[in-house]
Formats: sequence, structure tokens, C-alpha cells
Amino acid sequence: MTASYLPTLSSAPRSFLCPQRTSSLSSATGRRNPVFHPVKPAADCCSTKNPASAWTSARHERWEGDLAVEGQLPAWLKGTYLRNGPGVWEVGSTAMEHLFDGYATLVRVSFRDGRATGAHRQVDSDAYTSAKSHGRAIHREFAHCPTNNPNNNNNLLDRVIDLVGLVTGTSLTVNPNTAVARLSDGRVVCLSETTKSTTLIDPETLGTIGKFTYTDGLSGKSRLLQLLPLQSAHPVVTETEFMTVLPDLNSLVTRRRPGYLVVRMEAGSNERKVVGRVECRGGPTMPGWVHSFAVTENFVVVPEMALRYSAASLVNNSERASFYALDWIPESGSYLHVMCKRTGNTVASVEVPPFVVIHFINAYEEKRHDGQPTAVVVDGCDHNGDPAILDALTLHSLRSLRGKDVLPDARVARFRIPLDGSPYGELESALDPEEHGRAMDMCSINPAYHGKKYRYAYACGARRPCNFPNTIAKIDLVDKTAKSWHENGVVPSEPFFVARPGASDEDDGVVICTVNSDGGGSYTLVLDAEKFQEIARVRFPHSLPCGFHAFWIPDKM
Ligand SMILES: CC(=O)/C=C/C=C(C)/C=C/C1=C(C)CCCC1(C)C
Ligand SMILES: CC(/C=C/C=O)=C\C=C\C=O
Ligand SMILES: [Fe+2]
Repeated sequence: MTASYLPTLSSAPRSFLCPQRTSSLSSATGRRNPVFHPVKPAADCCSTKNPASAWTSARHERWEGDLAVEGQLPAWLKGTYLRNGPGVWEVGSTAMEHLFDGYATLVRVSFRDGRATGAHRQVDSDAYTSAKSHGRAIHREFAHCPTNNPNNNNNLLDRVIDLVGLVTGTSLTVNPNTAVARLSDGRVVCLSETTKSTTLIDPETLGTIGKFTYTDGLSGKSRLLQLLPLQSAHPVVTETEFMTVLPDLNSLVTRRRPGYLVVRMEAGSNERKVVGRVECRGGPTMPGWVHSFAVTENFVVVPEMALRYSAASLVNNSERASFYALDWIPESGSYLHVMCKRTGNTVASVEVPPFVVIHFINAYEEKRHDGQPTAVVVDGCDHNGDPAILDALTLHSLRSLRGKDVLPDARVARFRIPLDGSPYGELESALDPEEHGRAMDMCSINPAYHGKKYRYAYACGARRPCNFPNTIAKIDLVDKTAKSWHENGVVPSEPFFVARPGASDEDDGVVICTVNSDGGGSYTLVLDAEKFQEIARVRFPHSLPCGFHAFWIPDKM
């Protein structure tokens, strides 16, 4: 295969590539201006002096070709590594503010017979295509509020438009920039936190097939007051089903207590069925932010963080909460709820110390001699109970504070939830956070150990000083130690564990991770998971933007 660049962003109008250099484009109607806060221009955006970095928008709409291999790829490594993440933060007159705002960019590396081919491509979501055609972002992203600007009248009409947009799901993002997963029926989806963002893609061409439409009417389409436009960005996908958590926002329009629905969808189906509803404990507020959750053999663990969806921000697109569309309300309490997968009943609900966990790592049951579960252990990447991590991930901080030690501390939080009716759960650090540089996030484990007692987690860690994780860490939860891979100035994405076929040891396999290097290049690393040493790297011919989560699709035998 030879390399092929398909429609490139560099052939797009200049204003699309580099908004900072163009005179401002006003919105078509003039009623709502596009950019709400003065956004600091990206220091390196389009600069000829600075090479592209992890925080530079993708310069090509699409590329595919052969990848140069350094080192020796294992002969058994046959399949496709996919990575999702935000890759375009500037469109027309809009320069996004936050890392989480960027339009989805997919990366593929296929390994076969010791060789590698690669590709990357923008997802053609409605959010991205409409931003291109309007010359500005028109959907609300994590931090980006298209209507939040000083000229917005914030009058009754604005509010009605925002509320209708929320109920019908038209104002919130459909930009699936977070996770990628293959359903057990073979369909591949990428997704983010709105149900409407779920998008079917072709894992070979990375082309966008279309929206994944849920046929159950749970997301507000057929029942006007059923306010379920949001979902966890990380469904749990097994051989037989897809399971996820939907924050129930009905408390915005009814007197119902806030809560969460746990839903499951069988392989081959588009219909989610409700397993059960968990009621929030945290006062008459909104549900806590649920980016991810955890499952064990018998239970679903639903987190209720004190970092809650902001009612005011959701019903008024121009109103910013203390953390974008989220409010930090520590006095509302932090809880973990345990739902039985079979009955949908909440079998435990405990209060725990404040935590800020974007990603749960794994969970498992402690059992009595007769096999009866007595407690649930849940591990998560905890930003020491402080939402400041969200501000550390603004593009301005990432671009301008390189090398400064401003990345907030994080640890592996181990929660223990007794199943005997106790009102409180326990929380401790699973190991000394110094082991992984007092930062850790974007984790994976050997997928065969999901829901089971396990020993190893792989995550991005830190070698200080840094403003973003810059190591890949293997965390041993038994020995309470961590090994790290690091090169100066790197920006890694989620390290993804792939087991060697026939392996019996938990760490018998490789860890695959796509990295941005200091000088502006990008490569995909293959590490021996046991020794945690690099065995090969495959280089892309140009720099890619940073990425988040990955997935592995083995070749058919
Ligand atoms: C990439 C990542 O870690 C998180 C992405 C989160 C997103 C896109 C969340 C967006 C939103 C909320 C947190 C609250 C409701 C509005 C909405 C924009 C969907
Ligand atoms: C990039 C990130 C956290 C880094 C913290 O150190 C979280 C990404 C979330 C994507 O889903
Ligand atoms: Fe995530």
C-alpha cells in the first residue's frame, strides 16, 4: 500500500484552518455570536515556527498508508488497533477552549505478519459537518457553548429555544470524540456523552456509516418529557450485550427525584431495555456526572459524584456552571450505588469521601466461602476529589504551560462497598501515588479480568514536572508498585492491553499506545506487557493530534 492523502484540511479555506489569522466571521443571523469567551489563540496553531503538537488540530481530513516499523512486532499480533479522541479544535470563527471539545479523529493501526498499515480520519458527525458548513461550531460541546456570548439577550425566546434543544437533543453535541467499541454483533461505534453521539463507523476505512439510532424511544424522541439525552461515554460491552448508564434528568421538568437508569441492549439489537433505576441520594439536585461506571459479575456500580450536571447550564445554553456544564457541590455528598444486574434492585448505597473519578478501572466482588458476595471493591482514577483537573485540561493550559508542574495529583482510589447495609463505604489509595508520579488516568486492564479480581492496570502516569500525563505506567495492585515507560516531552493516549492468544498469565501480551513525541511526530508503541519494555514502534509520517481511548479488533482466525 502506498500512502494516500485524501481531502486535506490544508485545502480547506484558510479561515477553517486558522481562525486566529482571519478577521472575525459573524454568524448568519447576528442574534447569537459564535464564540462566547475570549479564547486565547493557540500559540502553535498554524505557526510555521512551531511543529505540530498533540494540541494542534489535524491538518488532514484523512490519510492512510504503510507505517515504518522499528523493532520486531510479535508474529501473533494480528488485528486492528483503533483510537478515538478530539482532533480538530478550530473551525471557521470558532476556536474551542477545552481538550474535550475537539471534533472526533479516529486513528487505526493494523498489524499483520510483522507489518503495519495506518490511517486516520475525521468522523463526519453532524456536529463537525455543520460546523464546517456554518463556519462556526453550532453544537454545545463539553466547554463550548455556542450561544454563550455577551450579545445573547438571554430573553424568554432564547430560553425556550435552549429548553426545546435540550428536550429534543438538538443543541447538545453529536460529536463522538471519546470512546470506540466493537459490539458483539460486529458493529463498531464511537461515542461520547450524548445518546445522539453514538455513531457507526467502518473500522477498515474509518468512514462514518451513520448514526446509531436507538429504537427504544428512551432518549426523549417519542416521549417528550423523558429527559434522557445523556449517557456514560464508556458502555460495558461483553459477548452478549452492551450495558450503559443514563443520567435521568427528569427532575428538571417534574418533581421526580434525580437518578440514573441502567440499561442493556442485546447483541444485534438497537433497543435498550431498562435493568433498573437508582435514585440519587445527594439532595434535591441533579445527578452526578457519569463519564464511566463499573460492573462485577453480578452487579453494576453507579457512581454519584458531587460533581453534578448543572440544571441552570442545561436549560440555558448561555449559562456556564462552575465547571462548564457541571457544578461541584461537595456538601451534596458522594455516593456509590450497587444494582443487581438480574433484578435491577439497588442492593447497596453508601456514602463515601468526595471523589473525582472520570474513569473507573475495574470492580470485583469479595465472596464468602459459600460464594455469597459480601462486598464490592471498585477502583478508579481519582483526581484526589478535586475537579481542578478539568481546568488543567483547557487548551490554553496545555499549550502554554508545557514543562510546568501544574498537573493536579491523582491516585488509584480503591473503594470497598459492604453488602450488609452499612451506610458508609471505605476509600483508600491502592498504592503510593508517587509510584506513578502522582497522576494517573486513561486506564485499561486485561479485558478477560473485567468484573473480576485482577492485579494489573495500565494508565498514563507522570514524570514531574509536567502539565499533562507523560508516562505509560503498569500498576501492580498486589505489590503496590508501578513500572513506567517515558521519553522526554511525550503525550501518550490510553495504553491498551492486548492478550497473546492462549495466554494464561494476566500480563502475557502487549500494551499498545499512540504517543505524540516532543519534536512533533506521532508513533504507536508496542510494549511487552510483562517486562513493560518497548518491543516495536510504528511511525506515522506526520504528527497526529492527541487521543483518548482505544480498542482492539482481532483478525478472524
Ligand atoms: C472526553 C471526555 O472525557 C468527556 C467528554 C464529555 C462531554 C463531551 C460532556 C458533555 C456534556 C456534559 C458533561 C453535560 C451536559 C452537556 C454535555 C455537553 C453533553
Ligand atoms: C485526558 C484525561 C485526563 C488526564 C488527566 O491527567 C481524560 C480523558 C478523558 C477522556 O475520556
Ligand atoms: Fe473516557
